[in-house]
Amino acid sequence: MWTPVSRGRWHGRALTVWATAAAHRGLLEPRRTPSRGAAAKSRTLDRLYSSADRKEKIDMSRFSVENTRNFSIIAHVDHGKSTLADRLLELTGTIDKTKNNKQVLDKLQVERERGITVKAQTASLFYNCDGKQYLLNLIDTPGHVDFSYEVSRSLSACQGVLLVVDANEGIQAQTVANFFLAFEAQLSVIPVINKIDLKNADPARVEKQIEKVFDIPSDECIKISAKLGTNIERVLQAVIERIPPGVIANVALFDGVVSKGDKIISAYTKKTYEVNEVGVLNPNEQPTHKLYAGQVGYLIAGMKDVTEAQIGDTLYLHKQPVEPLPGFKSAKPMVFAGMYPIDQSEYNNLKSAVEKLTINDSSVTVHRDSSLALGAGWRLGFLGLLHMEVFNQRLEQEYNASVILTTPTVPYKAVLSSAKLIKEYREKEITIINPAQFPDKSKVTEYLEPVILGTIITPDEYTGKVMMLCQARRAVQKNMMYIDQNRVMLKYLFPLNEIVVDFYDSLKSLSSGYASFDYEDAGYQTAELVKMDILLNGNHVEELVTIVHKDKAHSVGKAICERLKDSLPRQLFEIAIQAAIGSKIIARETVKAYRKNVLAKCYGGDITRKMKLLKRQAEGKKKLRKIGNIEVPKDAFIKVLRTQPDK
Ligand SMILES: Nc1nc2c(ncn2[C@@H]2O[C@H](COP(=O)(O)OP(=O)(O)OP(=O)(O)O)[C@@H](O)[C@H]2O)c(=O)[nH]1
Repeated sequence: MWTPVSRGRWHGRALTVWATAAAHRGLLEPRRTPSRGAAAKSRTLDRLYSSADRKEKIDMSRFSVENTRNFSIIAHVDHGKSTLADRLLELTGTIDKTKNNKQVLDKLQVERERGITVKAQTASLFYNCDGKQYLLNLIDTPGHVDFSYEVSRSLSACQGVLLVVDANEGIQAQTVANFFLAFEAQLSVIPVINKIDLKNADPARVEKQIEKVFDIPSDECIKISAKLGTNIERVLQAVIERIPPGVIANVALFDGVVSKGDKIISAYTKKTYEVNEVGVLNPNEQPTHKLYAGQVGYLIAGMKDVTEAQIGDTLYLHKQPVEPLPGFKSAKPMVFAGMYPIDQSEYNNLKSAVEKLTINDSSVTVHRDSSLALGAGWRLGFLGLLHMEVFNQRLEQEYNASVILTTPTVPYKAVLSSAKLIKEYREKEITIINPAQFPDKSKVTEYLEPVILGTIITPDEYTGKVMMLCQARRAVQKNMMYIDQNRVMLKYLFPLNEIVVDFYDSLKSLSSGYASFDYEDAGYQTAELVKMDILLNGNHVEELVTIVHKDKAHSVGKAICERLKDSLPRQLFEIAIQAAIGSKIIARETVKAYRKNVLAKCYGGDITRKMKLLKRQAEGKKKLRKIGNIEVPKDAFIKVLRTQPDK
């Protein structure tokens, strides 16, 4: 049995994946009558078809491993990678050169509207260089941190990346995060400085930043304008010259032997493949007859789709099944939120929409959940806030579903001390994705909260304000460095909970939009967490239970009480809204009684009638109090619980 390795990533296992997937989508299908405008394309494609089969298929066997390059484009949001992809597609004749080629690879409606890439797309380009035909598999990636899982997945199919940096904005936080993903995956990095046509472009400054932060000599930078098409040819040449060819599927052999022609099965997908090549890295790929137990090498097999290439998967010989090796990691949700239909009669429609969408986006985790106020729904796990918003928007746009989304929470952990609970959960350390399941302090040794390592790049005049914001969010500074004369890069360890709601907006507003932020998972740390209850006239409100850090309990409690006060309608009696930790009240607001003027119609001095009316009103109040039932409209819950993705 073998497991893909290399720092947890399985390189390039997907050469055939990308090429085949693209061909199926029709990207590579030859036209029966090529348009005149597509002369370059048809010339390129014509050479690729075997003469017997020229109208039907592209003869992929013409592309040896040496003539194949698999690469991705990575960049900070809006630095122009989709525009560069358009130009590469045009230059290689993959698409016609028209004014309408804008982000051809961004296919989802949400991507076009927000101008961002969410799902990685792919295209195979055919390019003639020095008389040789090359197959260049371009894998477009999302830029935003929430989709870094998708970025890693794309990178695992590549041997190199184009790192696009805006010539005006320079290196931003996502540039740094994406560079290190590529660097860790041991990919060749080609820096591309884009938008040199802009009036304020300063490519020389950006070159220096790249040299300082990434240690890449400035003469390796290619300066382009993706918009105007300047120097695009140089980019393709660099792809051929600087990115190593072919597929490297790094594997570690735990047991047995593997050789070319063997049939293997993936423990994760249960699919069968034939091994096309095995070898060792010396340091380039050196084919061998076999690989034996204890050895590390590479393996090429015909995977058809990227979802088949899972990091940490176990492969075994056909007809010789084994238990999968431990250590398989799938996408890890960082943010959880409750999702409910606005109207319960919509539950089934929403259920089918959520199911369909999660097939397309397998990184969302789904658990059934229900709430007294909001009915049946789900607790969903997302990779980050933007991921959550995009999921919500896709539900609305692609499935016409409107939902209530509750305030996001993060996955806390508790190390249990209570033997009874350990028996119940069958483990000592439990993950809490729903605040209602938070175990009492007397039953745990410690609580843990997820932390992230945040990178902030800001013009130096905002450094003081940014540092204050970070401190207020319980962050611990890890590093600070000037990346050029007036830009500072700060590294902070943040509790994830402190950035999930409005950190990014606060950072943007205090830096007039100039600071950029990105983060990576940094595990868990011990935290003094408490469970905060919200009470309405002494009654617990199950929906509003919150897990909060001890130091933040007062401010969070106060904020929830204030929001409730604003959204609860006045009733015939006073309502005490309280935030409590155990039996200790930490915040309170009061909704005054709505005093019906029952005497308004009593003219004159009929005191007995006055008394009768006042008594009836008091009884009315008593009745509501007695049943202890404050009528809280659903809207009030929604206002308190919901985040505003559509702010
Ligand atoms: N002036 C100028 N503008 C450019 C250039 N390249 C891209 N742009 C513009 O920059 C904006 C962002 O470009 P995109 O290609 O969508 O950026 P992206 O990096 O793919 O964005 P995400 O998918 O959101 O990560 C668009 O308005 C482009 O027209 C360039 O070379 N010069």
